[in-house]
Amino acid sequence: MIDVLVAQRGKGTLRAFNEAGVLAAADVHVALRLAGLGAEPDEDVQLATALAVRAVRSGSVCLDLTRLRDVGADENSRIDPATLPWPDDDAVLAALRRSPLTTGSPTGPLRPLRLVDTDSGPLLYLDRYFRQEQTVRRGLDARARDYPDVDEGLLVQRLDELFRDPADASRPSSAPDRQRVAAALAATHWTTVVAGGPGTGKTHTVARILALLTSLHGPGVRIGLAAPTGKAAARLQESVRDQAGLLGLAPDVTAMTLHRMLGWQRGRTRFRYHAGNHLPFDAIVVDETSMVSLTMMSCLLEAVRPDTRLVLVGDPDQLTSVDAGAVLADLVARPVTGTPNPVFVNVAARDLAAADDPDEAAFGAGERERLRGSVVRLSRGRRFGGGIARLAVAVRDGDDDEAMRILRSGVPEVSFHAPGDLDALRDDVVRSADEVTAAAVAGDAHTALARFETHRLLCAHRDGPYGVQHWARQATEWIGVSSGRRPDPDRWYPGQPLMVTANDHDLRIYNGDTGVVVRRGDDALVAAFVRGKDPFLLHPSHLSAVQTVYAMTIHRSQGSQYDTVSVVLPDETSSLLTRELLYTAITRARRRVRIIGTEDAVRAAVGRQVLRASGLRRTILTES
Ligand SMILES: Nc1ncnc2c1ncn2[C@@H]1O[C@H](COP(=O)(O)OP(=O)(O)OP(=O)(O)O)[C@@H](O)[C@H]1O
Repeated sequence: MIDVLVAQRGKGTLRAFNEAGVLAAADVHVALRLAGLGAEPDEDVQLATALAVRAVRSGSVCLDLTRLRDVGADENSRIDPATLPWPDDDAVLAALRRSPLTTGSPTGPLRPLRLVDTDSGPLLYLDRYFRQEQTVRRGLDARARDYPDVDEGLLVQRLDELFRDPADASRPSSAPDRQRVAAALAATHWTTVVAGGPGTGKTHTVARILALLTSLHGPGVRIGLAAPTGKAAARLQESVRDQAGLLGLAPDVTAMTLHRMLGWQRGRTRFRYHAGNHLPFDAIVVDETSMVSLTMMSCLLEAVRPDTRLVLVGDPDQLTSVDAGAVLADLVARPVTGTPNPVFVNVAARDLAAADDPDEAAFGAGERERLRGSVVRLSRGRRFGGGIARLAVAVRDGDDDEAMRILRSGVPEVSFHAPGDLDALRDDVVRSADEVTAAAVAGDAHTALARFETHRLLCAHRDGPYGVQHWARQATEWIGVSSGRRPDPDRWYPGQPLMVTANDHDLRIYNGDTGVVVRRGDDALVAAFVRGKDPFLLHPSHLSAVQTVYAMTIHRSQGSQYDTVSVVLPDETSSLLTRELLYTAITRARRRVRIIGTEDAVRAAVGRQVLRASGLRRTILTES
């Protein structure tokens, strides 16, 4: 309830911003505490400090001092922030330049803020985040200074074997093949970023990268596979194992959460692996990197040996991590530092020179520049029907007219419904619940879990008329009316859809995992979760943190896909309604996406991009 609190000690400008809901009480408290410790009476500095704390709270790594007033109204704002008593930008900057909080306190070593001049203006950091960003920046730059030794002949041969023409497996795929380029980059550079939307073959490519590295360095090559969440790690492991036989990879290849790979230790603040104790791998692949925060990325880069290949995979257009940073998007957009390995230039020459193919676009000038920084984007969607892919691209590119045109075009994969037009949604909710329940009652966990993936109802908010709670109640009511049964909310029942809300490392059940309650042969109820080929079963009472999930937030759905996705959009004033949110929701759908909301809400979402300030995309000129 931080939002409604007003800091008792705040005065003047801070108090006005706090009362307006722009600053939370916690922002004010931190700013006043730092000002007290650093003997800084200047109100402008105190306001900038509080805004820097707020910036981190809302996902930025720093405060962009050229856009102070862009803090924007959010759910907590009670008045239009533009009407607040904003100080003059130049005065704030001048005060920060001479402040003991940025230059060092005369009363001690305290220097909690960093003022950094960049090619696009000054940024204000809380010291901790500046240090983390520097770790990432310097780590990446150092890793780009040289490259691994690779046998070019063997590399060409293996690339040809691994990337085959889908229509005629007896020959290599035609150029340009971006997946082959991604694998060539990963073999020839210490750090590679493989970006791509859903279904563009990221996991397919990862499996081939692992096979390639195994050929180049022998079967003893030590590979670490990780993802930021347990669910994503389980999915990665499953996909790679599916292809292991075909590609000659070890059948027991395992993936783990990044926390686990880094050696999270109960009760300790530090990971087991760090700059003084490097991770014992020759190659590390991280999937779903868009969900990795700046803090985790800096821990990872510190812990990676300089001669370990690091491959970062993910979709930079998706929602970013809950914590501060949008590292993957920053890495894709950051200025290129290193020089490419000449072996790569030779090996990829055919793909780089190729013209557009009916299936694959040629590399443009901007992309060639990115390749120099070992960043490649996979672009050919291999899973969606055309309508979903075109809608996702229109949203990603900020083209609201095109998004509306597709939504209203009547293509079978996409439909658009006014807020009260709920018949089709109700039918899908009731049908999928009936199918899940029938399988669960019959004790068929496999089918129950499969049917549970056929439809998902997604919301932006948790609370309120557009929130998960409201829509879960609505879904329960529809199911109750249709089936004539009203489940007792305090008892487990067959067909009950579950979502885990906290990690349990011992049970290997993770926050965000979804499952279904199923009746076993002896009539006992078990909770079933997807784990590889066979469902993982356990008594529901072993689950310490679990919810019934007839609707879920779009944030929670990240990393999963469903046959049909229904998205309830909030009204256009909701600050949660952003391009990244809508893109993430649409791309959760494998076959069909249904958007429920107004045209204004769609246009507002497409028009509002999450702006997470960070210095990674900029060149630093000076830092105080
Ligand atoms: N080059 C290819 N030839 C044939 N099939 C492919 C190729 N690349 C990918 N696929 C197939 O396309 C589908 C999507 O690929 P994959 O799962 O690797 O995509 P992804 O980008 O990892 O998706 P997600 O974002 O869901 O993780 C899979 O069924 C995969 O087998």
